[in-house]
Amino acid sequence: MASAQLAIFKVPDIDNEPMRSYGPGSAERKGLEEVLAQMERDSPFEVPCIVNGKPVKSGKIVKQPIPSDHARYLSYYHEADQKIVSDAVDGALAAKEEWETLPWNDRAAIFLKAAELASGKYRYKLMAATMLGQGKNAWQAEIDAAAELSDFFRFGVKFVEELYSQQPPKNSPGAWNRVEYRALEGFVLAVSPFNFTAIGGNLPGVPALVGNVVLWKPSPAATYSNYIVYQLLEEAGVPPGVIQFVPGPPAEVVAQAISHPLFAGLHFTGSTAIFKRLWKDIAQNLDIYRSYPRIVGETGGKNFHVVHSSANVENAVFQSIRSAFEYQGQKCSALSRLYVSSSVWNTGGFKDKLLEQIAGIKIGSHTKFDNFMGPVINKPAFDKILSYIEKAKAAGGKTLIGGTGDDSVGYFVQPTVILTKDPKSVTMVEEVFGPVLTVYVFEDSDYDSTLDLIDSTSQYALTGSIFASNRKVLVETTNRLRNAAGNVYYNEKCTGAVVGQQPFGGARGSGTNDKAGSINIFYRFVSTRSIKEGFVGLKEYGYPSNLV
Ligand SMILES: NC(=O)c1ccc[n+]([C@@H]2O[C@H](COP(=O)([O-])OP(=O)(O)OC[C@H]3O[C@@H](n4cnc5c(N)ncnc54)[C@H](O)[C@@H]3O)[C@@H](O)[C@H]2O)c1
Ligand SMILES: N[C@@H](CCC=O)C(=O)O
Repeated sequence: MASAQLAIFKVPDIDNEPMRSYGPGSAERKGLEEVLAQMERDSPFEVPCIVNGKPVKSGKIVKQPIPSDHARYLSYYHEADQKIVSDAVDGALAAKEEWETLPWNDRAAIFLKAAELASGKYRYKLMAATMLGQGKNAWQAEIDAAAELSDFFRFGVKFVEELYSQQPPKNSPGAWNRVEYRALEGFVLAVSPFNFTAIGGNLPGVPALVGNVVLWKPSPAATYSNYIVYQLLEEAGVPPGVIQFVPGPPAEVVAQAISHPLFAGLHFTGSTAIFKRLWKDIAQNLDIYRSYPRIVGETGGKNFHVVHSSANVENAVFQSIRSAFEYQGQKCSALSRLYVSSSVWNTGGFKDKLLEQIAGIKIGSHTKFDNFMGPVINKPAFDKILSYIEKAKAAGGKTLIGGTGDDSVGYFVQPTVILTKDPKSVTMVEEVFGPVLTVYVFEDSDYDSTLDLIDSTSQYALTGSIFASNRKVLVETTNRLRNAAGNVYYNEKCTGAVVGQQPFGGARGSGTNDKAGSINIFYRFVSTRSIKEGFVGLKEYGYPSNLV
């Protein structure tokens, strides 16, 4: 059926999803607890692949354990095999024309509805799946699976409206210039990480909003929450085939997808090592592609706080604890290297307050709301984090607090602070992705050279915070660290970017810095076409300069 759009519609005003508190006695705490309890009773859930809107079961089963209680599992999913991936690509390509040519307002309406479903009907279910499967507490699940996911969809619609309205500013007499923002020719592959349910939704959501069809390979450790995201997108009206949900053996599914001639783009979030490998593999395949694939990747971090002698100590301590230990340090933005001036650390009381506060942190499963920390995601992560603590100790680091873990029931690692005298020791340089904070104390008079250290210590450049009350220090530090972080904060922690408020992403080894949660990311998934229409016509081919 032909479609028509008989007006230029304006999308509704949007705002960030208001966060609920989950405080004692609140209706939202009660609502969430009920859904959590129900989900625990009903689990494990079977998760199929979804191809062309239909569930497909390969029979190759993989379990998704509950990290706080690894004897139990939340879901078991069917891994996509070669045929399923091949059918998913064919189905996506078949769905492409109708999706791309659907009037923009209808695509927008689908994603606005998806945001309402995420923040309403599915809110507690998404949160419960994120808490059980990915080990978040209620607040961390709220800011991710409820708020950020809805924000990505709502602001995404706003950004695309803005993008589509960008038109050439000039027309020569008797002509009209337009540009249209075509979807990429082929399909996009979205490969998402375990640590944010919202990122799971955003990686396929961004390309789909601008008319692309997408193969979405979720993280094995986030399968169930990501499956719920898929279901709500379907309920919102994303047509069959437009987003194909293909959990599976990561290397195989991805290798097959990027070997297809119509592979047109990668939307990846995850570790730097995997992203670099995929970039090289794509380069190897270059001759088989119809177009140059767009490669977008947001990856690891080694994020810093630098605390100047003029800083408010109490604020810097609390901000540091939140950013290093909330969600067990498993945010790409998490604080992991802390540079503190010696006057603040010693006489200023930073050290004592930090250790005293960390000693009071409660760790455990989602069942108790007073737990500030939960489990790390799985056994490899648990082992890797503890091995980093051992390496730091072997390199001369002193463990001030924590340093141990217990994986008898769940994968729990104590919040750990390591004091190092070597600013380039292993846990100052490499991404640990766990609750491990390494501290380097510098002489107040060495502030300037410490900035060189911060800038040159790791391959990453994702987030960083400057704590100072002196404006000149803030300005000079920002200038000196221009390329050391894609997101910089003054007197605020280096985690917690909000869609529509702080466009998020880093450069250097941290990614292509295409800024999730902003208009920038949408440019990467469109291929602009210029159209010029002449209204007058020519009466001869020569120019006046050809006349004699
Ligand atoms: N910069 C950001 O915005 C951002 C956001 C979230 C997470 N991260 C980063 O993500 C990492 C944590 O997430 P993770 O543990 O899920 O990352 P990961 O790299 O292990 O996995 C990311 C995705 O890649 C897939 N994958 C793994 N091995 C693969 C292979 N050989 N071939 C193809 N695909 C493969 C995984 O299944 C998953 O879907 C950290 O490094 C963190 O800093 C970055
Ligand atoms: N955008 C989130 C981090 C996402 C990565 O894990 C933050 O700013 O804390």
